[in-house]
Amino acid sequence: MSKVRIHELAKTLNKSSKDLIDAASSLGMNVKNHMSTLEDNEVAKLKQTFKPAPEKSHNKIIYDRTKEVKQEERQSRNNDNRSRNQGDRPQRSNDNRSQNQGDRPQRNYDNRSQNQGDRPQRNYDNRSQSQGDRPQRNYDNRNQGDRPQRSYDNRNQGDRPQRSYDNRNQGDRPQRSYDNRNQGDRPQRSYDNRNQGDRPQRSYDNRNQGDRSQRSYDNRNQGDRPQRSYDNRNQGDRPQRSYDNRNQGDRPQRSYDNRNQGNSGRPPRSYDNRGGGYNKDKDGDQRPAYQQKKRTEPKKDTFASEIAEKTPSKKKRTKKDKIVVTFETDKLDKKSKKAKRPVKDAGSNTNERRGAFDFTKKTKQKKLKYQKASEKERSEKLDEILQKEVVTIPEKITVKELAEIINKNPNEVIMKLMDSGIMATINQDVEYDTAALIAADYNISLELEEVEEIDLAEVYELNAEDDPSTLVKRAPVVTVMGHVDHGKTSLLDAIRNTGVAVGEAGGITQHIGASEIMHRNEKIVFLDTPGHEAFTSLRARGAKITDIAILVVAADDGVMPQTIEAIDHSKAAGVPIIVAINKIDKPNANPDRVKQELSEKGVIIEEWGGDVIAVPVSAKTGEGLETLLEMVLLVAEVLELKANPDRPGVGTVIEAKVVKGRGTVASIILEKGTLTVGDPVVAGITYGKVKALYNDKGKKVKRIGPSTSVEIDGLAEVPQAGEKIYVTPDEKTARYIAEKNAITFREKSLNKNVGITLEDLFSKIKEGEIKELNIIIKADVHGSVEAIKQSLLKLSNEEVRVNIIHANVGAISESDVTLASASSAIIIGFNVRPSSNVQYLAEQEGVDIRTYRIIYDAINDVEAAMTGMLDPTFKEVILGRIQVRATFKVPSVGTIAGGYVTNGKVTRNAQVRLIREGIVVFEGKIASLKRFKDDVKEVAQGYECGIGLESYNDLQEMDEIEAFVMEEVKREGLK
Ligand SMILES: Nc1nc2c(ncn2[C@@H]2O[C@H](COP(=O)(O)OP(=O)(O)OP(=O)(O)O)[C@@H](O)[C@H]2O)c(=O)[nH]1
Repeated sequence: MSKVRIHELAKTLNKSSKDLIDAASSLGMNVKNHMSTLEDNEVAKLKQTFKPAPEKSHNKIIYDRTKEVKQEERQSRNNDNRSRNQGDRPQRSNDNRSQNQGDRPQRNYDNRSQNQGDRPQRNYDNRSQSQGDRPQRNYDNRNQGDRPQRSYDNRNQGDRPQRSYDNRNQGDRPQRSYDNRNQGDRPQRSYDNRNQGDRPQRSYDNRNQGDRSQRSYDNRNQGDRPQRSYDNRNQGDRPQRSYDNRNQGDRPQRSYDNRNQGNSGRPPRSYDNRGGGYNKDKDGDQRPAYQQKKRTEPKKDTFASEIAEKTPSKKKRTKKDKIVVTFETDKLDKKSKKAKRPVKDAGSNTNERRGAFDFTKKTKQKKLKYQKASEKERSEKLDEILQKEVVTIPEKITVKELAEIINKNPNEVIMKLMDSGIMATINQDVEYDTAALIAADYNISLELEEVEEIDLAEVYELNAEDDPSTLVKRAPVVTVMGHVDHGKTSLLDAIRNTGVAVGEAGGITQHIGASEIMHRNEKIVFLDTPGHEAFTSLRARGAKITDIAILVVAADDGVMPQTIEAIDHSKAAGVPIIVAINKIDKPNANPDRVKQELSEKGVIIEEWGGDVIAVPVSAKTGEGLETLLEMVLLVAEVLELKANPDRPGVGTVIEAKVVKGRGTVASIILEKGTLTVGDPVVAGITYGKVKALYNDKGKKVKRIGPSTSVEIDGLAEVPQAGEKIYVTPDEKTARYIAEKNAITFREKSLNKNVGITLEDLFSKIKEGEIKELNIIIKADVHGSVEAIKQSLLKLSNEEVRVNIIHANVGAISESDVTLASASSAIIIGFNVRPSSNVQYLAEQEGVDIRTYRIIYDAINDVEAAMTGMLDPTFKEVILGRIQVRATFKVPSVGTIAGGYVTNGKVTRNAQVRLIREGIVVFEGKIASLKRFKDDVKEVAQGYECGIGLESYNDLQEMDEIEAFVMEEVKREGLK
């Protein structure tokens, strides 16, 4: 076996002996110096180690190395000492370094990347820190950011998480070279390495892979990188780990490192000669060459010499500080653009460039991260908002609108509705509840829209606060309340001595009235409130404008349900109660029992230690009435009731009606200010100018002050009871406010869209939607109004209470329809008809107008509807109307009307009713229908015709003939 000496093999391989020694050592061979001999197999191994790696297809990316170079320069200065010491450290130390990197130069690297600041090499750290703008972050950034490290990383990423990899590489790359430099005593190796710059790394691999137990080491680095071998080489006695760390990732740096290594072994000089060093290395000329190069050639060339084989010029260091990094072609394709960009973007100033690289890239990365994060957040937030979002909708919306709200296809919504058992087309309305349920399936909350009511009275300051100095004493407004037949009317009658009770039909008080009395020269205003429970709402309204409530309790009957209700209403209104224990003249009267029962209901009279005054009275005998009035005045005094009489009047409508010869008549109580004949006033949706004022005795007055009850003539429409009435600056304002109120009122009604009909009444009662059946009664005469009212009131049962919200004589007006719409009321007309306009409005508002010619039919229908027994019946369908424009008397035929079909059509076989000023004056059949001289079957809208009625000749101009047919109505939901 021939033996070969180290130096001989070195020559053969064109390597330094030192490199070979290192390599041999790293392969576990027992070599001490250049004279040591090698066995054949050892030679083979070494040769294998130094065998160049096969050429791979590479691309080159040039990137700015200025930063690294600078860094290296600075570090190399510090590292000189360190490197010297480290020179022959066992690999253990390497391990330590890589892990602890306690005090080795390489630690610096780590330190840089990790900020380990406690090393003895503080100087070094300082330097690195003090490197102007190259804080470690930059350093890291640089590596990460702009260097073509990605591709580099890719390579490395064999099996390592890129991050750590990157960190390691990035952090230490420049330092690697630095380390190499530091590795003072290993100049040769580094030198060799330098030369090997371009060498295929495989050979390195081979060497490394030898058989070292540094597997862990290898593993760390490579995965499969050729650099391992490189590392191995270094591992001779160097802290390979750190080295590896450096190498890992960045192959290109290897060459760089190698170069450094060459330099690293050198004293400060090498440091000075940083630039040249590389050149020298390249040339194989170590130190001297290094110096020369350093002087003359900038680093750029140095780097290039390794890779691009260019000689750097010191002056142009910034330009020269470019390194060509090799990449595997396939990977480069993907990365090249990114890799090149930094270089292209880099400015001429190295530091700036670095900074730009560092921060730009990092910022970009961050931006990207943030962008992604923020996009995610945004979408999450959007979802959240959508889920939380509450969309307000009216009572009814179309399927199409609902689909838009929930951003779904209408067909999908229709299907959903079908699933819920609701058949609806795209343009059909769905109820709020249904819509809300559908929307809920898509996590969208729907809320019922509330119509914002603007109080125009407030806007126009019609009810502005008065200065306390303007207030003067005013009379109390007293409401008499109590259970049925406990003697309210009798008591008031006794007080007023007017005998009202005697004139009341059926003995039941039907209206809220007001009257004034004088007691001891002091005025007291009384509201007459009926005790029937059907009038609860009106009673409640009365309580609102009331200062004092007189609670009438029959001494012989005690506290009854409506007594309790009256107490509750008074309490709710904050109105003090004076108890009038009535009928004490009766032998079975038991006032103490009444007191006892009252206390049980929370009304403790003074006698029992409470604060409620109780006065035993007899409406029949008049006993106790004086005391009662005394007490009223006493309580009023305690209340210190005051008002400003010198301001535009403000009152409340107590009752309103149409009176023949007077028109609309409204009973009001003026609460404050003055009301004078001629004043423009507005009350809800109606307005007008006060034509006349009548006091409670029926006498005309010109002016009234606070706490006065009067009747007003002059309002255009009948106002609603309980409506506030204001004196306005002028009629125009009054009209404007009324119109605005009407719009608001109408919108509110539309939104509510309650539209109750007798047909669906029962089902709504059963569903609990209706507990009060509001009815408006209009009739031709007062007697009929009263008769129907009383009959309907008696229909109240446990499930639903009949509530007559308005009852009056006259045609069914728009005001009635509006009120009905707002109150979910049904209009019952007796011998009256709505005009075409009113009918149209009713259809729009969904108001059910029922007209009858027989009272019994009206009562019967309502009763049947309430109990679900409304039989399928015939319902009239209006065909059209003819306006009578002339009348002709034809002998043996009768009176013929020449008319014009204003709307719809009139057919020969239709039924007709003759309407005069809204009142039905005849109902019957058509006797003849002609166009010119020809009999016709029908006449359409816009045509004239001649029409005669069977058995009726009293046709007059401007009469209206309404044609209708009776059609059978199928009632769903009933029975
Ligand atoms: N003995 C006696 N009878 C009275 C007295 N007050 C009222 N009555 C009688 O009680 C009955 C009912 O009297 P009203 O005054 O109509 O009672 P109300 O509370 O007004 O009744 P509604 O209007 O139906 O609520 C009448 O027959 C009165 O004559 C009284 O003080 N003594």
